[in-house]
Amino acid sequence: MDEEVTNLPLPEAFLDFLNQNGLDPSIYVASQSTPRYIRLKPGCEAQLAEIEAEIKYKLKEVWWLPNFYSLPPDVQIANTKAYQEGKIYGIDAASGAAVLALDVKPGDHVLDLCAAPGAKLCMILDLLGCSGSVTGIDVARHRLAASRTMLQKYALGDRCRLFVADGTAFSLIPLRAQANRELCNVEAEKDTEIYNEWTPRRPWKERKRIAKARENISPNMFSKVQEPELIFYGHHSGVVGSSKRDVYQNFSDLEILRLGYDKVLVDAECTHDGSIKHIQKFEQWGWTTISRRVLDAERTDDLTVLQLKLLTNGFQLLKAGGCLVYSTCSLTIAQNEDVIEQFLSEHASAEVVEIEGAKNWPCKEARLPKTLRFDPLTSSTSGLFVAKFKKLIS
Ligand SMILES: C[S@@+](CC[C@H](N)C(=O)[O-])C[C@H]1O[C@@H](n2cnc3c(N)ncnc32)[C@H](O)[C@@H]1O
Repeated sequence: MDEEVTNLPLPEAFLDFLNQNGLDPSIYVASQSTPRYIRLKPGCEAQLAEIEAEIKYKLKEVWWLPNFYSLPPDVQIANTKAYQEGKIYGIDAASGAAVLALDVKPGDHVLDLCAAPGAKLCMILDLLGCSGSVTGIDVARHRLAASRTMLQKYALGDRCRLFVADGTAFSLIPLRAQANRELCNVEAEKDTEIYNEWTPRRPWKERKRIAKARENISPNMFSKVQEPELIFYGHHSGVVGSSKRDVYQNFSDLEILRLGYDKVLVDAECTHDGSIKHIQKFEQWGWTTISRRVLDAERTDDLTVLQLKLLTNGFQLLKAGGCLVYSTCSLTIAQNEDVIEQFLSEHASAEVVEIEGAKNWPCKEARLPKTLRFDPLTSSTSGLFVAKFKKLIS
């Protein structure tokens, strides 16, 4: 290690991890000064000056990412009116790029397989317009509940449904027709098997069923959730007016090719080594826990198995001709290129495709052609790997 590297304020365990994974620690040199980013909700452009006056800082437009602005890492936004009213939300620019890579179009049915805490979910919903739907999945109930709060705060939940579920086994496809029809619910209200408007207060029968299902969930994130638990749905998500049988219906592989999701995001669980802000949190939690909870080789092996399973299942739920974006905030080859190579060797109908617009992004091509790597040094963003796949029509 050269002198510059040893002077980095990074814990020894993290430097060892980078070394073992062939990552150059110098990409983290600028991480302390990496700006933070906000996304301005479309339609709130006129309030930019007001927001700037509140935070006492002139926001810098991110030239390569619409509606994104950067600000110094120490400027606080949580107390601003704009934040509290849901006009701005914090999301890293590289995460914004991963969502843009999905190329969400009005009318798309989108699956976000690892959705919590929900920054990318919010942006997907923002881009969707007033047709189509978004299904958000996460295995961690408390994290997905936080996403639900976020959707409500930003008034973005109308076309969204959220399931606590294991993304490696989730098998429900979008409620295509239902999400696009105008609802007439008079008859439906009489029938207890039909979903009425979502309310946080669940009927007794349903609460009992949920509690029973929860008994089967172990706190281990790799475990299988028995039945996806619907914890939120918006008025136009397709759920209101549908029966439980409609929502939980399973389809054959052939039917999924026709009726599956148009777009899938697999923002997989990882070691978070690209997110130096996450790594630095261990300064408070204690550096000793970082080795066990993040950097342990055995855990990394488990994660790569999980990542491959998530990617495989996300791809399975895609309709023919649909696209999937795989991203991780790890920069290791094991959690990105190796997972992708393994996946491609098992799926002849998957093709890695060019990400439109990415030529203007401040990232580098990763080891596999057409895949991208944002690193803090060259991109001034948090670290992120992004790859896009198309499901070929067989
Ligand atoms: C990198 S975070 C996702 C961040 C999120 N996309 C966002 O933009 O806010 C990974 C998420 O995957 C979830 N996760 C881990 N194992 C999972 C599984 N088997 N199925 C679904 N989600 C899982 C974690 O609970 C975590 O919330």
